[in-house]
Amino acid sequence: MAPIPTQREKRIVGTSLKMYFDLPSTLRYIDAVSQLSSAAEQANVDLFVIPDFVTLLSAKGKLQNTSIQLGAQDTYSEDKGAFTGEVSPLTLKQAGVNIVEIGHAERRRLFGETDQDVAKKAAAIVRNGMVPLVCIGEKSKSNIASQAVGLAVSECKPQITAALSQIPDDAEVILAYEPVWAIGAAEPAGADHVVTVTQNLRELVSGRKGRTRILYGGSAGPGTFDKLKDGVDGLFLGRFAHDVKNLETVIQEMSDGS
Ligand SMILES: O=C(CO)COP(=O)(O)O
Repeated sequence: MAPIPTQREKRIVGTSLKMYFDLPSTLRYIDAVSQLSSAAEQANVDLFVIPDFVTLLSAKGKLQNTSIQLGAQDTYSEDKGAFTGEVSPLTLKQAGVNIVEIGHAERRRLFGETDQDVAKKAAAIVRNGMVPLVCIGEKSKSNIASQAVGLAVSECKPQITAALSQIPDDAEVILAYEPVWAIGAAEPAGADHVVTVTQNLRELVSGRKGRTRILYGGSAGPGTFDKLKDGVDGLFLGRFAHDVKNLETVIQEMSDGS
């Protein structure tokens, strides 16, 4: 008997600006992204954008009448208190943020963010009614092709388990699989690798009650999604979304019809 096809999740694409743009450029970028709202709706794709903290409030204003979701690049794990320099998840929620990115490879490498920090932040995000976007990925590319998938999955597994351990089973989560070696590269990781790893990761979370979408990130851009669609629900873009036309192309490539 033919297997019953499982209904797939609504696709989702977004971009983090990291710290690439200054204030005026970020505001111009958000204006341009706001014009893509109806394209995303027509394609039946969720669209999100993650600027820096300083621009969140202005960005919210610009996205007000659109279906585009606003994200933050990080959060602290406590809502209030003597935590100089940190940004509260409660304040993010009040500013109109829907999605909060945590555990990005750059935060882990440059700022020492650990799986335990990520877990506490995930709990804080859910507690404040937002969706954690948990970045996971293996640090280095294995030279032995036959071992690459196994090593990637075993490195990602504790990252996922830690983040999920502190949130209710029915909480929505987005996982962004970003092999660290593919971030800032010329090209994304190979499709076979990404599809096999993400299929394995999906099995790991298949028992969850909460919606759990899996994205790929790492030098993704136009042309990437089609190769990965058997493994992922969408893409998390970096540099190759700086030209908004590329983001528009990716949305079209992810359209339900394609
Ligand atoms: O880190 C990324 C998204 O979070 C990917 O960045 P790049 O696409 O610029 O490699």
